[in-house]
Amino acid sequence: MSQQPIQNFYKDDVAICYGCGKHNADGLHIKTFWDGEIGRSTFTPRPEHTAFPGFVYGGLIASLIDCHSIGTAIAAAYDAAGRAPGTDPEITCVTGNLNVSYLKPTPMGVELVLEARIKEMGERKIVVTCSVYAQDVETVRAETVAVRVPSRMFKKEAD
Ligand SMILES: CCCCCCCCCCCCCC(=O)SCCNC(=O)CCNC(=O)[C@H](O)C(C)(C)COP(=O)(O)OP(=O)(O)OC[C@H]1O[C@@H](n2cnc3c(N)ncnc32)[C@H](O)[C@@H]1OP(=O)(O)O
Repeated sequence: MSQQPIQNFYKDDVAICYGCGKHNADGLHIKTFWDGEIGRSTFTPRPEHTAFPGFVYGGLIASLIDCHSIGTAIAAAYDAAGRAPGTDPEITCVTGNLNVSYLKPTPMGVELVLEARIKEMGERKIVVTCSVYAQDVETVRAETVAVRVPSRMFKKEAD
């Protein structure tokens, strides 16, 4: 298991994502730990993340899956290239597609565990599956298409 989340290696000037950017003070700070096979993340929803009494808002869960799956894709792509995360040339991905199945209501008040796996590793397209568990019960399952993009895509026109 990696000691540091992949998000720690995102360059400072792009690490402002609402879901996973370490420099977004109001963000969720999602962290992905990759062990070479599975990307793992945990998150405990706060009261403002409620959908209806006692259950987690599905949009929040989709956000967790989104950034965790992109983080897993990036970590796995560094692995596949035989390089340490954060080394140049930088590997960056965006979400092309996110497909979420809510299998059961997800309870508030417990830590959620996310496990993501690589289903397909292509030159540009990386398909990631992800399950969300609450107290060992799988409540949500998703598939994400991560698309590799040049890191300049993250720079503003004026930069
Ligand atoms: C250290 C690392 C630092 C990193 C910093 C990271 C910060 C992270 C921030 C975290 C961010 C968190 C996450 C966020 O919030 S990311 C923000 C939300 N996402 C976006 O805004 C993305 C907007 N879309 C685009 O920019 C383009 O449409 C993309 C780049 C996605 C594709 O562009 P383009 O159309 O030019 O690509 P292509 O035609 O060459 O196709 C390439 C391959 O991809 C496949 N495909 C394409 N689209 C889709 C689709 N919709 N479904 C399924 N598959 C799709 C396609 O079949 C082909 O596959 P194959 O034929 O090769 O098999």
